Amino acid sequence: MVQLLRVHGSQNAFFILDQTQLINPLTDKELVSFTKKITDAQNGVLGGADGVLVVNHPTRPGSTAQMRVINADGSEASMCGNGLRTVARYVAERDNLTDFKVDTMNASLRVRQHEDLAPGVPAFAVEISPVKFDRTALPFDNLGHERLLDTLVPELYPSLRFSALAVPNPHLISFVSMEELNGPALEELGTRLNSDNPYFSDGVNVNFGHILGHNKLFVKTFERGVGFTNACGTGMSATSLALALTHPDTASFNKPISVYNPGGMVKTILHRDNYNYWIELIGNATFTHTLTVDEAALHAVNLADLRKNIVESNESQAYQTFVDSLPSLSI
Ligand SMILES: N[C@@H](CCC[C@H](N)C(=O)O)C(=O)O
Repeated sequence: MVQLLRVHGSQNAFFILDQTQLINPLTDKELVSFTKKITDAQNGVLGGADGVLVVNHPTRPGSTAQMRVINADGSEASMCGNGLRTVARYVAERDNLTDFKVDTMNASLRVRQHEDLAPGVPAFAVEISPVKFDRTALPFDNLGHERLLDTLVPELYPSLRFSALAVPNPHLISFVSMEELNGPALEELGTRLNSDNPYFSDGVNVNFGHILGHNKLFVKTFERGVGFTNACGTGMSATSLALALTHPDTASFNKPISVYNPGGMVKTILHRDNYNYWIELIGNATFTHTLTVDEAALHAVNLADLRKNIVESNESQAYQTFVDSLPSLSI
């Protein structure tokens, strides 16, 4: 029998599939079909999820595991910050480690156990890097700019200023008023730039940031391959760095930034080493359910079998208590 976990980081929900425990790991084609079915909000398992995090043997020397990120629509992303925290906890508990590296598509990233966010809310700190700004790294095209940093881009949306960062998955960021945060622009932009469009050929995660105070902001994200999520870890990290670069009076390097989101709150810490930026993302790594299933049911994507043996943890309640303790932001 094989165990799958349902997990979340700031209520950005995933299933973790550890392929190292399988006799025959799922092929890429099987992973796509498995992910689309299990994450489906109507017909999937446990109300679906935003994606599947696949744990494999490490691919680079010095790392303990590899994480692959399959979005709900079956596309593969180069990184997932909220997901990496949960994979870090999974591998830490599996291998009895507290500080190690996980291979992602473009980089081997340091992860480490952090003190709990609250009673019963385990937390991990993960490295978000490399950070790039150039047009080809995202990529974007036909906008008449090589970089976007608080730039007016009427082709995207009149009146909003945009920054574009790859961390290394692509993020478009705009700092907006409360009205704009809750208005139609985020969904309109996210939908348009993740459909066939002349600007972002690979799609892009779109983040609206609302500045709440010094080192304090709210971020809402429309994710590529998913749609609206409760939170996006790489999005909150990229938005924190964009804040410090474009509104330097409101954010500091090397000090925790509180990033509130519809699913809770995380901390980011911005670092600059020579000319390279990297970000530390600190937040919950919550395991809500364990699913035990026969390996054949994974290959067949037999959802009925996946629903048969599910054990719920008490971590959802502990996380809710943590969320209830956060200041009310009237957003
Ligand atoms: N939720 C993630 C990001 C997942 C990948 C994203 N949808 C993409 O396609 O780049 C996070 O927490 O960073």
